[in-house]
Parts: sequence; structure tokens; C-alpha cells
Amino acid sequence: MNQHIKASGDTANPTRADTSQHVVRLVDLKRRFGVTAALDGVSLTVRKGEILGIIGRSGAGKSTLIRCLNGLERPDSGEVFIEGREISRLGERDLQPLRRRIGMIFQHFNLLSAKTVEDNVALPLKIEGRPKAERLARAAELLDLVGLSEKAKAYPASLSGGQKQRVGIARALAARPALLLSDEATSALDPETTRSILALLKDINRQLGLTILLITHEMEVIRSIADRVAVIDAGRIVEQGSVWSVFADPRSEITRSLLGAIRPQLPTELAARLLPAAGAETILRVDVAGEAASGPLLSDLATAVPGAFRLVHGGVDHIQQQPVGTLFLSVPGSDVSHLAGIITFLKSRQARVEVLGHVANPV
Ligand SMILES: Nc1ncnc2c1ncn2[C@@H]1O[C@H](COP(=O)(O)OP(=O)(O)OP(=O)(O)O)[C@@H](O)[C@H]1O
Repeated sequence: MNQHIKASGDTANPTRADTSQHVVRLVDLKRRFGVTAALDGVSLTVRKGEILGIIGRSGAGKSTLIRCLNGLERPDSGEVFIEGREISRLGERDLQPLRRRIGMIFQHFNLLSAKTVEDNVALPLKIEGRPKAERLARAAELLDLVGLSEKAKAYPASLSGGQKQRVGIARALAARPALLLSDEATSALDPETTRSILALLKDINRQLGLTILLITHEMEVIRSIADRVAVIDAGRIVEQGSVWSVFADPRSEITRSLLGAIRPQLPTELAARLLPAAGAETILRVDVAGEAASGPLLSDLATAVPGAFRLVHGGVDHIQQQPVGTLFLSVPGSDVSHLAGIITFLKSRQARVEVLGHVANPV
């Protein structure tokens, strides 16, 4: 299944080789702090109109990556292209207009408390020296987009966290950036507000074709709205691909660990009864995704391999409209050839099969 899934994931976007479609392109980026390699050869691209999620644990290198992107940090080596222009060697003066091509939203919103909501939203245009009427018209348009028109004259202190982030999003879009960079933008919000902010970002991505780079440590955020994901660990991209393919078939240990509870698990009472030695039943974990998960896999298995098996747990989820299934099967008896027949059949259908263990008594 590995090759099958990765192949379908990577060919899903035909713009891969076309660099004019890259809003951001990082090439072999390296940055050390003393003995720490904060970025250790990062290469990645963000394509026009896509949502790319970058996920990693604390200290993985995410902030250093952002700082290299907006020119606050100079890499020791490597290149940073924003809309085709290499920025890592530019001086402060040349960086200013390029920075405006990147709108940013932050975990703690970073609104100016002494300014009204509309003035916060219009601030990037004020910095650009745009006339007041134009600034206010743009602020009104954006507040309408984020559903906060009635709060134009309010001050940030009177808003909820979710409303503050909506203002942050409107402000980030004011100067019509090429890229929206979201730095842990939902990490301070409760789950329901997080969902509404993520839905808003997805809406804006669809409506305006806005390119979004999401930096997060939460897989749920990636799963909700990203098209592709890149996993960073110790300054390296350890895995990347379309979200559904990485969720269905995580290659690296760190990705599996970040996926944690999001991946279906055997119920704890059953997991506690697993033994390594052969018992009355063998418990299999079967992961299957994409085309392979849309067919009648279990009925085909029953037809192809005579003999019993039971579904004890699992189901089929949908990520990016792709079925991603995890099934836990129990195969009774000590007939090794029956078990081998089941495993061989499932693998022939691009499923990934793992023997989790055995239980002494039927479950
Ligand atoms: N200015 C600095 N001086 C020394 N070490 C640094 C500096 N900036 C980053 N580092 C180190 O580089 C590594 C990557 O840090 P970075 O802040 O980029 O990670 P992160 O993924 O953003 O972490 P977090 O999610 O906790 O913000 C860490 O080991 C960090 O201690």
C-alpha cells in the first residue's frame, strides 16, 4: 500500500514541477545556533492556492523556518524564494515590500488594544500610505468576509478569542498578500472556536484562492483543512505528502507519534489481553486507503479465502474525500495457512497488515 498511496497523493497536484506556481520555495535551508541545527537542509514548496501544513514538536525548527520566510532570520546557507524572488540576502529596505506579500496570524492575535477593530484591520494599508476612504472600505469588506461587520467600532478587549482571531485574519488579508502564514493561530482557542476559525480559513482559501501555510503542532488542524502536510523534526522535513496519504500511511516514528490518538486504536480492554504467543485468535490491524478502501474488501476476502474471520473494531473515515480505513480483524484457530492466506489476500489489495498479537480466549 505504501507506494500506491504515496503515488496517488503526489500525482494529485499537476503543478508540482511548475515553479511559477510556487508562492514559496525553500531550497536546502540551513541555520545553526551553536551546536543546534535549527534547520538542517529544509527544502519545500507552497503551491499557489494550496494549504500546506507544517507540523512538528516543540523545538523542531518551525519558528526558525517562519523567521527565514519573512526575512527576520538569515539562513547560513540555502535559498528562500517568495513568488520567485530570492530574499535571503536582501537588505531591510528591499525586504519591506516583500514582507507585505505575507499576511500573518498568530496564536495571541497581536491586535492593538487602543485601536478599534476597523483600524486594526486597516493598519497594513495605513502603513502602505493608502487614503483613509480606501482603508475603511477595505476594512468593511474584510469584516464582512469574516462575519464581524457589526464590531467595526468595537475595541479588541470586548471581543471573544474567536472574534479576535477573525479580526487578525481580516488584518492579515488587508494588503492582499500572496501568502497567509498561520503561526499556531488556533492553539489558544477552545475546540469549537478552533473549528469555526479553521472553517473560515478553508472558506477564504476556496473563495479567494488564497495560499495558506499553517504552522502547528496539532494533527487535527492539519486534518481539518490542509491539502498537504510536511512533518519537521530536528530541523529536517522527515515526511511530506497529501494529508490523506500521510494519515493513512505514516512512514516516520515522529509522524505516528504526532498522529497519536487520531489514528484508530484497538480498544484498551482488548489491547490489554494481547499476548505475543499464539492463542485461540490472532488479531490483525489492516490499514487501507484510497481506491483500495472503496471496494468490497471484506466480502471479497470471505470469498477468496474460505474460513472464518471477524471484524472486532474499526471503520472507514474520509480525509480530503478519500476513504481511509482501519479494520481490526480476529482470525480464529491455529491454522497458520489460513492466517497466511488472509494476509496475502489483503496485501494483494494494497492493504497494510500488522499482526498485533493473539488472545487466549475468543473475544
Ligand atoms: N536564537 C536562538 N539561539 C539559540 N538557539 C535557538 C535560537 N532560536 C532557536 N534555537 C534552537 O533551535 C531549535 C529550533 O527552535 P525553533 O524555535 O525554531 O523550534 P519550534 O519548532 O518553533 O519550537 P516551538 O514550537 O517550541 O516554538 C531549538 O533547539 C531552539 O532551542
